[in-house]
Amino acid sequence: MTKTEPVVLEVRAAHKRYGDRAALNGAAFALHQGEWLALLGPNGAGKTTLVRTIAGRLKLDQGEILLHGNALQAGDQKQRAKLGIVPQELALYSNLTAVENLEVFGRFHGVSGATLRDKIRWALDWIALSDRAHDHVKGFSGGMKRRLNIAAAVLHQPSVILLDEPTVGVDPQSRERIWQMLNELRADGASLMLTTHQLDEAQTICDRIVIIDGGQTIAAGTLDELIEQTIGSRRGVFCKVKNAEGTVAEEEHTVDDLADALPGILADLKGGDKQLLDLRIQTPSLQAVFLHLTGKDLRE
Ligand SMILES: Nc1ncnc2c1ncn2[C@@H]1O[C@H](COP(=O)(O)OP(=O)(O)OP(=O)(O)O)[C@@H](O)[C@H]1O
Repeated sequence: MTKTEPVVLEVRAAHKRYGDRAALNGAAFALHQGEWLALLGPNGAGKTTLVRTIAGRLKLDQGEILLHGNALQAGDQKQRAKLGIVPQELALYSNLTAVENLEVFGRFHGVSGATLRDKIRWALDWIALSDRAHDHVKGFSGGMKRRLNIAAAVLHQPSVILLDEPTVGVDPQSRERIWQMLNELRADGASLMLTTHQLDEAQTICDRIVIIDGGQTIAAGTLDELIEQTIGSRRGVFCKVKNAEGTVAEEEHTVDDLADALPGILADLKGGDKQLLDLRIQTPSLQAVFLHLTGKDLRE
């Protein structure tokens, strides 16, 4: 789960145009064995285009995609069987039941017979839908469909899994269940890359983060590395104070070096007529890093 593990999926200098619009303009990243990588970017950054080119649904104009060190060619289904791709839009047959959907997707990925039956049983349990196995998908909630969609993509036990916004539009309970499900795949050794607009989730769940903007990779690293590269040692210090008249206020200080600045802030307070009620130091978030790099907030 570290950068010392072998690279399982690598995209090099990816270029893709739609007419005269460049969707990918040199984007690159490497996913390591057992790693969870979050691909972040503002709307239109090229995330979905990147996932689609890896899935073989779009062809790159220039650049390379390497899976376990081998160049991934368009139409190479044998190689692509090592990939499990969960698209952003639901890809399910609504007039079929959960089991029938899993049968269709399992067979598509080359799973059949007793193995398929076993995998379907496992999948229904994994997505907590065993009791709805023979119900038509059209009657499922958004969260149930999303879980089934994920199961359909990983039934063939791919070693590398790509998920395009796996939790978009689902309720908090289903979202929690989806993260639990993905954690089980991680425990089994799968490597995962996901696109998300949930910065808090990317920050807590993923090992590393790749930020793309305008079709280019503009930063990559752990949260600590990204903070170091952008915000550095700058911190916000918030002092809740009560002044001589008894009113309470919060004073904000932006400091370049905590150790240097903090004693001065405290000394000023002690020397003045204000009483310090509370002190809070803002830990830099991925949100702050993202804003620093792209100038944009991340929205669904
Ligand atoms: N089929 C298409 N035809 C023309 N332009 C497209 C097409 N699909 C995407 N684009 C353009 O390519 C760029 C990248 O789009 P893409 O969907 O890859 O971005 P994204 O990062 O996934 O965005 P979002 O966060 O909104 O899902 C955008 O400018 C988009 O308008």
